[in-house]
Amino acid sequence: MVFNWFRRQYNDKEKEKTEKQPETTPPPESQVESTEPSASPETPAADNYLAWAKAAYKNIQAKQKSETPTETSITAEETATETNVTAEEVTPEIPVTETVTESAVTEEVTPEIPVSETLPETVVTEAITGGIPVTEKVPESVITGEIAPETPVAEIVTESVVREETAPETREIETVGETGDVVEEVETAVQVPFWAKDDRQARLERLKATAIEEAEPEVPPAATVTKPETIVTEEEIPDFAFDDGFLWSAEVLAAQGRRPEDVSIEEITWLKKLRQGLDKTRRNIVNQLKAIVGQGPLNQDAVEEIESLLLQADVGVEATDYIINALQSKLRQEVLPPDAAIAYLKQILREMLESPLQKSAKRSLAPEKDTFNIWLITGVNGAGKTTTIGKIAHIAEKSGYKCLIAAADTFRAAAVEQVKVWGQRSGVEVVANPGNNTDPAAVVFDAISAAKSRNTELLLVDTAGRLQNKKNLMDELAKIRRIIDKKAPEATIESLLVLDANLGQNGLRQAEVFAQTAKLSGVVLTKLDGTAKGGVALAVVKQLGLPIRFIGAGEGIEDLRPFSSYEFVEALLSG
Ligand SMILES: Nc1nc2c(ncn2[C@@H]2O[C@H](COP(=O)(O)OP(=O)(O)OP(=O)(O)O)[C@@H](O)[C@H]2O)c(=O)[nH]1
Repeated sequence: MVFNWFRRQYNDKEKEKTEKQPETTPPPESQVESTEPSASPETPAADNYLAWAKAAYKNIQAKQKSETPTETSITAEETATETNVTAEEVTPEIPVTETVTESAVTEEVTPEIPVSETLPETVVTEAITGGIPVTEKVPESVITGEIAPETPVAEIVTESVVREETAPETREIETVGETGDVVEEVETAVQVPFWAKDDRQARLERLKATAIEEAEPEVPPAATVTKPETIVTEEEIPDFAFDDGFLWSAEVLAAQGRRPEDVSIEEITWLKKLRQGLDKTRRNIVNQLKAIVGQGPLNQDAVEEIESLLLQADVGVEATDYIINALQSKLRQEVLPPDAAIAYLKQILREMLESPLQKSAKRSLAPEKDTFNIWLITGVNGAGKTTTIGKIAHIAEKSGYKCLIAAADTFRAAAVEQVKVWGQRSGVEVVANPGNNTDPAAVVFDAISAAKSRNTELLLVDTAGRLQNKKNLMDELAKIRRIIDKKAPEATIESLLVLDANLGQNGLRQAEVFAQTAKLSGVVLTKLDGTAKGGVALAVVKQLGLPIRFIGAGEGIEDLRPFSSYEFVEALLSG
């Protein structure tokens, strides 16, 4: 079962749920207006959060178990049973030398497994229009080096395959041992001369004793067999502890009206990461802000303190003024207890982050299924464009979209190579032209042709972040945009600016330069992990009037997710 990150739901339920809930669920009004979560089943009362979290935990655990190949566990059980049966059947008469260990059987059996059955299929892409080569789609396991090409077949074979193959062999060999040797023993006994009988008897006794002692370790008890399976399962669920992070994430999801059975482990992992990523901003600034706001009516000193804290977090003058005015007018009207004051602050921040969406038809940004979407990714060098493309491609691929990448940052040869690596990691093809001084607009032109011929749903276009000068860069972007508009007038086009959160206000000045040329429609905020400038998100929406569409909080492929104002504010102000 695949989790669709664009729609925040499992794909197999997509149709049913899309009808009911086409966009990411906004936080329920009760959460916005009141500090007391409502007691409806969708938004459990505080007491019920724990029960909700437990149910979600159990569901995730069950999902993970059902996704673990059943073949393995069944085979493991079977193997254990087989072994136990064999153990019972092994009589002391069976000579030790004839008892075959499991590892020995494994070695014998493995080479018989044909390579073609074990190696993952490699899809070799056909050449596409204009002779633009398309990189081969290489399975992730090969790229990441999990399975080196030169890895011997025996190492690629999964445990379950080996076990399946070994079980009958074990039986066969042991049966031979049981029948053949016992018969031989009896025959030999008849032929042994009387003077040798004592010796023979003593030797047999010794063998019997040794057979029992040495045979025992070779009989793996069921626990030994099942334990590695359990460990593997646990390793496959990163951060899956029922800890404070899980409880906090569960509460955030529950408060949005999510059901415990629809929550994915990826969401929990991401929320924990987001909260951790915003740790610095929270510790340095937000905690003090909370303390002041929680004290009740704001006097002049408190206002000045809040102002300076917000500016330190790179919230920007405009957004800071807005927040202070809103807080002051509310706290003048009524005296709010600390919790309610914090809840009101959260509401102000959420409304600010959502404000650009009031003009936009789309609350959340998801590529439209069965249509052609082109997302132009722009930004200065080093902001994280290429990385963002790789991560979005990964989400798109996992969420079931047909995706393609255009490597249109032809200014730097290394940039094309870098985007190809990300294409390989995410399993998405890359259209590139390896020649020198290639016109990026020509690459985009060819990528659009390729995308159309393949019914691609999402074409991600990487662009240069640095040219000889700013004018050249802007001219190039304008040309790419013209080509897209002309060649794919039917496509839904998004132009996303990638901003490094560490740059704070400086990033905004860059954004203004890009805004007009690239006809920006949204922002991707990267590197929120480890910065104290997380407040720049508020400046982005207030100063640029652009919605934040994705946020990045790490360098890994899973470390970028669609933006949710509710989750961002909760992580920013979490206790
Ligand atoms: N910590 C952290 N690092 C990130 C994040 N996103 C990107 N990076 C890192 O930022 C660096 C630059 O990222 P790139 O994707 O190469 O940036 P770019 O904008 O494509 O740069 P050019 O190709 O030079 O134009 C890389 O080392 C990335 O791993 C993030 O969310 N968190």
